[in-house]
Amino acid sequence: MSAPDREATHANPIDSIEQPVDTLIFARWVLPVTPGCPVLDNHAVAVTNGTIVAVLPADRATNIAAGEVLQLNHQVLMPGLINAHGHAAMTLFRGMADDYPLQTWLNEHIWPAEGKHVSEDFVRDGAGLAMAEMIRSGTTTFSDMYFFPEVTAEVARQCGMRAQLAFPIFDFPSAWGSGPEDYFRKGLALRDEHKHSELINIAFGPHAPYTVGDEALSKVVTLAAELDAHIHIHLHETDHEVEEALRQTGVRPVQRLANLGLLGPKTQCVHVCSLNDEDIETLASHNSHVVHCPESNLKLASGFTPVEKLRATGINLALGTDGAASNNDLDMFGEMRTAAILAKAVAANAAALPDTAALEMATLGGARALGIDHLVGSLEAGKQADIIAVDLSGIAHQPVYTPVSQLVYSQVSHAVRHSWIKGRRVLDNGELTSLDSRDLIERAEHWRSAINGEN
Ligand SMILES: CSC[C@H]1O[C@@H](n2cnc3c(O)ncnc32)[C@H](O)[C@@H]1O
Ligand SMILES: [Zn+2]
Repeated sequence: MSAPDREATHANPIDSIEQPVDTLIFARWVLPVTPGCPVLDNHAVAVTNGTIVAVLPADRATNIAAGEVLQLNHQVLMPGLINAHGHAAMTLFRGMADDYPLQTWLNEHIWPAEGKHVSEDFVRDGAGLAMAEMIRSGTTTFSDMYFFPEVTAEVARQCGMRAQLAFPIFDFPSAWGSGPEDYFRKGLALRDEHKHSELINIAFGPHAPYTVGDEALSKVVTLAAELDAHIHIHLHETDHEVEEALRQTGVRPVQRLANLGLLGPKTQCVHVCSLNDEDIETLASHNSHVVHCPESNLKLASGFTPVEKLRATGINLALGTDGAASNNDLDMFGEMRTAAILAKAVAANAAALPDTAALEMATLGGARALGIDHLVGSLEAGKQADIIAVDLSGIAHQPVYTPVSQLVYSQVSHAVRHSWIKGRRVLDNGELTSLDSRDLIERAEHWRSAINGEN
């Protein structure tokens, strides 16, 4: 963003709000993540019934009657972050199998461990731990693909997080089901159960082109079109994946998915590290979304998503952490930083992914990918109140030329103080309000010792 773009502007000025609002938050800066990425100095956000009713200069908000007023003098208010790809319950495998490449990590470590340990209880405890970590570090919405999604949905409902849960589909059995037919039956029942849910959306989660055959993928295409549902898939994660597909079928996975009709504006393609120009053109022409997971890709030595080239096509980019077993954290501020600095190195261009663009990927880009940008992803009157407050008064954040730079480049996840999801406070001055950290930590230790064969 150029210097003039960073100057304060005034979003939707409102002269008076007649009705009392539920919550009125004054902040040193408001970052609405609207076009041009303005930084609003000394502004306020008014919230009623879980909805933002105004974003306005502080001096015009002082007469508004409110049930609760917060003065956040050194803080920046911004949209809650959207973690567009992960496997929440895999927190319980964090640090269990480090320093392996993807295929070894999955085939020799993770899949055997999942076969032995994944159960409803495992998913309940691991997903709870993940949600605690995500809320504390500023995430308000997450997209998940894991076994027992009905359990993850229940934990998300209890703690008030917004989520897209992509129910898993493989050609082979798992702890959650006996095969594709069983996965579709359970996943569709779950979708039905949540069809009126305000915060939870159920999507199709075919794991990857190398684990799901054409028959099940075609069924995903048919059902997703009928239900107007989203599709979430790992795709072109490594060169090996593409080379193997070429060796076995002569077709690149992106092209195979296009041929099957699986690529479209409701398809979220996760990773896409190994792409040629034709693949990029195919993704762009189908208006599919890319979910970039730079830290997992770096740690598993999977490859480098060509972010600059993808941006040049106008394709929508979202950001995800992937699971804690391959990242090893669920910190979306850290992910923004890695995405921004990695894109520069990959493209040999320091402007390949500027701070404002990384911020947009982690907010509005994620909302677009999940099809919820009419609800969240920016702070605007009429959108739901998914808001976080980050304290920039710490020594490592001085001086603040622009809060966007601090948020993206200076590691602020520990400085997230408050978080609201649809107006409900889920983080209050750094304390979780809907999850019990101590209990989650004890449960994680129980699982570590069970997985290590100690009890
Ligand atoms: C269908 S449940 C999710 C399934 O995916 C596995 N997984 C985790 N991370 C990755 C990754 O980076 N690429 C491919 N598969 C991954 C996870 O262990 C579950 O088995
Ligand atoms: Zn993944």
